[in-house]
Amino acid sequence: MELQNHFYNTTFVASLLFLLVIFKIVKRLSCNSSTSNLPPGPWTLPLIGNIHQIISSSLPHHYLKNLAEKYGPLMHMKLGEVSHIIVSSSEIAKEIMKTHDLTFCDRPNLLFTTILTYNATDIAYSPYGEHWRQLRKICVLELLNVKRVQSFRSIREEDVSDLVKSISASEGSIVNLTHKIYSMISGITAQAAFGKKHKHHHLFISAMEEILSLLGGFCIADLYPSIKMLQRLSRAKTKFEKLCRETDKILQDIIDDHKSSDMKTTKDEDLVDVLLKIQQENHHSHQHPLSDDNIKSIIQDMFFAGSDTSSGTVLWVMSEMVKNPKVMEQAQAEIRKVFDKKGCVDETELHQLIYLKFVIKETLRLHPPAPLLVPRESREKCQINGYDIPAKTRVTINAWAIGRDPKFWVEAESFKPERFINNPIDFKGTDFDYIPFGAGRRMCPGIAFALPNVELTLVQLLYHFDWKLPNGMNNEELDMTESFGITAGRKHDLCLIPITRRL
Ligand code: HEM
Repeated sequence: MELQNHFYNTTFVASLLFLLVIFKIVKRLSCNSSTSNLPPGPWTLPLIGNIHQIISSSLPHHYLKNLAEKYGPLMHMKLGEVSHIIVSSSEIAKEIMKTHDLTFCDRPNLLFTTILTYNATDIAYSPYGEHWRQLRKICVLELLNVKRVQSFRSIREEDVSDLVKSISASEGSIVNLTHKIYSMISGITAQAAFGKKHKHHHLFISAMEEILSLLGGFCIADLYPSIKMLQRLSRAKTKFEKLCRETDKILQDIIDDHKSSDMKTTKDEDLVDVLLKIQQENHHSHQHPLSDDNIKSIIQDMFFAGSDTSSGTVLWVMSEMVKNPKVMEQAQAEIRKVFDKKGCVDETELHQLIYLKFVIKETLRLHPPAPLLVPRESREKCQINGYDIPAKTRVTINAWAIGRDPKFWVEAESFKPERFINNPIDFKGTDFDYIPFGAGRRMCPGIAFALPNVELTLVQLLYHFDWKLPNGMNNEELDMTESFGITAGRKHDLCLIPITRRL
């Protein structure tokens, strides 16, 4: 009897909760539908909106590009209770990231990123405001400027040389470039951030990888923010929180080690040293204080924003060159001419590699590592192209579709680095037809940090080795499928056979 009562009670509470959820959703949906002048978009189902369509697409940027061909470059979709607009042309991207940049420079409050970023107090996910401005200033002026990046040159050169040695040791056999490149680039980032290899180096990097894979997943709680219960019920959240606690402990250890060691000379300062110095200065001058949690969140940003994107770029460049052997030959000829004369490979001559820069640009056009950029959110209501965009609308900019827009790009789907000859278009955020690093106030501040990693790695891979596919595969057979996640890397590892051409 007692058991039966318990069963009835549980069923009653569950039904009540269910009704409450339905009531809340219907209420929210009816409030939102008061805006009738929204941009066009696909039909929506009650309660779930367009979730079923997005979920069934394996690569959202592909699906959204196709949808935009039907509904236009400014499209409205409803995912759960949240309004989204999807931008797929350079004209509308310019409206969002230039004309109305201030309206659209917030980031949405998402469950996992909020946990990861110490309650959205990092650079990439903090809301627009004084805190973000201060961190962004530190990032641009102190951490990622050309001089600071230059100071990490010996780390890059050493790590890339080690990569060459380990590839040489596998001469003639299959090398998994995906593993090698990712671990090298996260290793470079770790050393720039923390200095010498920390005892928990590998643990930290593998926890970061796991966090990244969870971040790339679909989180239903983010689509019904008014139903807090969904956040509490998320099982992935518990796992995610545990991982974040682990990385927090490692990062705090690193900070404490730095605090207890003697102040370093400017020459071998790492990013944690720089941030601790700013923490002390701000403490004395009563400027915007920088807490240990702020420092940890900034360092994490460098990993999340920098490692997958840069290694993914190297891997796509290599893949495109394998598919287009003439391009690889031309890039190798340029690199070998410059460095044969010099006698060794280092960073000093990177500026001479004009063709290689075109190859990288063309790769970023076809394979922007963040194809939908990082989501934004409107801070107030606004009109774009004659349509009403309510406050708190999430904004997705399909940089991948914009880079393949046949209205701007001739033979848009073909890999043709030559298109950049005598073409001043650049990824610095002023040409909205080409925005792999975004644009406006929230544009990527890490270009100066990313490029030497990408360029030096490619130079070494192409100077020392020729490359062929395993198992007698033809070049055009290389699979170019993308993975679904926070970045669009290769779905399958890039495995190639190196043939040494220069020792
Ligand atoms: C090929 C390499 C990279 C690509 C393609 C890339 C791309 C992007 C994109 C598309 C955004 C969002 C921009 C927007 O919302 O308009 C972004 C933001 C950001 N990136 Fe990068 N990134 C790269 C490397 C890096 C590196 C190496 C770092 C740092 C070490 C970095 C740090 C950041 C940060 C901190 C943000 C957030 C900026 C903010 O919200 O204010 N990125 N990146």
